[in-house]
Amino acid sequence: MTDRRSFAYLKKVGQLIADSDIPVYVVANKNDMVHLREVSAEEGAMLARDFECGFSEVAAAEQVAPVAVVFQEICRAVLAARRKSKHSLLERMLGTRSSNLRLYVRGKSDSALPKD
Ligand SMILES: Nc1nc2c(ncn2[C@@H]2O[C@H](COP(=O)(O)OP(=O)(O)OP(=O)(O)O)[C@@H](O)[C@H]2O)c(=O)[nH]1
Repeated sequence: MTDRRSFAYLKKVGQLIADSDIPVYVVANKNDMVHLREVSAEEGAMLARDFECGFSEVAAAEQVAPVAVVFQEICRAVLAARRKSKHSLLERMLGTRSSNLRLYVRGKSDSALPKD
């Protein structure tokens, strides 16, 4: 948030990443240096909305807990992306949407059915 060039770079590179399956999370650092702010929180939040990802402002040099929360959120985003890519792999393999699948579960009564 103290460097507009970093923000412009993120806008450019982030769009390429956001168009892929790679999870994205926007984190603005140096939240404590209010007098050096070059990028507003609104601009950061708006960019995150464009990327459809999370956004946080932290002061890495000052507070540990908010940074830990950001790492947790990033882990969540990675796990969600993995789950999504597993689902789409299954869909590609079966040529159908997995939500439309009917699962066959073998029941007790099946053993009484004739073998042929
Ligand atoms: N006041 C303040 N200083 C910070 C914060 N985070 C990092 N710094 C300081 O910024 C300087 C650069 O930190 P680095 O960890 O080297 O980060 P970098 O990405 O290599 O450098 P930048 O180009 O500044 O982003 C160091 O002097 C850090 O102590 C913060 O949240 N608040």
